[in-house]
Amino acid sequence: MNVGDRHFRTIWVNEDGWGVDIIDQRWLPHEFRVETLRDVKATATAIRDMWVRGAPLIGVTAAYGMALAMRADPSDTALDATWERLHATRPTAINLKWALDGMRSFLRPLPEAERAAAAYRRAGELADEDVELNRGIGRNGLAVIREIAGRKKPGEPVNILTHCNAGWLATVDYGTATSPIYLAGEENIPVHVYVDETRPRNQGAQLTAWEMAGHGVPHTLIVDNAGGHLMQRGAIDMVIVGTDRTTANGDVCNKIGTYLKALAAHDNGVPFYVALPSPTIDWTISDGLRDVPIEERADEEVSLVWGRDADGEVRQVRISPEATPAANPAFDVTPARLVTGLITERGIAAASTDGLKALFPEKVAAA
Ligand SMILES: CSC[C@H]1O[C@H](OP(=O)(O)O)[C@H](O)[C@@H]1O
Repeated sequence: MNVGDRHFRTIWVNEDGWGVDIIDQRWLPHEFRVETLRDVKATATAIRDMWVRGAPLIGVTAAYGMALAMRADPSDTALDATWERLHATRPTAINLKWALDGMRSFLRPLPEAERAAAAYRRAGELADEDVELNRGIGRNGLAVIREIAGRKKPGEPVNILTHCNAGWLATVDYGTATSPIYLAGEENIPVHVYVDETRPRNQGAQLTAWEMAGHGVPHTLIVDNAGGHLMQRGAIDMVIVGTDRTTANGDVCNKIGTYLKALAAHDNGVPFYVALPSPTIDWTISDGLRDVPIEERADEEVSLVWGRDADGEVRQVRISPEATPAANPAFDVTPARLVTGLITERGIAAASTDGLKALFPEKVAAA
């Protein structure tokens, strides 16, 4: 999307033709930094330490990591070692395994001499496909926003709450949860977005707010715990979030805190939508609470917080006693019963096995 007057994707091949450039999201919104990944080690670090993050972007980054690996050593041994090394970086987003499996299956039959060029080509195709999937999600989600707008007074905005960052920064471009919001702006449908700060890493405050500001979308930053209060007072017309892994029956794993938003939405009759491209669906499981691995991240992410000080320095500060331990589950699971609809590139599915089967019969048959 646009950064100032320039269009950016979140990941692209460097002008040298082989390095992989990424936006290092750790420094946003204070600094816009581009880093070049030149080997698998750097790619693993970028994913694990969340220089890049968001399920679809993690998958595409891993695909380019495979290309970097094949450029250095196109052997089967390197292919398998790269799969293992990148797969171990983060356990929850299924897009990581989906991309690694796809790249390895694609590359394995090829002669070693052809693997590097083919890997870069395939990674580029996955990046382009992600953009198209997100545009499709945008068109299908726009119908929901348009319908709500039709019930409001002229000029009154559709008030949308979103959690974490499922924006263009979480994908190659356009985002998932934000794609309908951006399209609504292009259609001059008035929207206003309540942005959950999303502790502990504040992807909402640092990334979604930056995206909204950058695209002139009216928005208000709120603490995570304010969402239920706003829903009780009729201030929220719909919730739309992303997901890192959705099960074949519609259970939704997403950033920690999503489940609480879904409970509040259900209690207040607020529609709760999940925007997702089909690579984020894990067709092999049907019990999110039991089967989705929840990433436990470092407790420092809870005890320390990043920000810019009065001197303009970006630094971390401690917010809790040194002696206080912290727990940091990075995701939770929202049961399908709390989900109004799954907004995919093919349409809006009920959060159920039948709902997903109706849109993706071939995926269910293959599982
Ligand atoms: C479009 S997927 C975005 C999804 O990924 C985020 O997790 P993280 O920032 O830890 O990679 C969050 O769960 C978002 O909803």
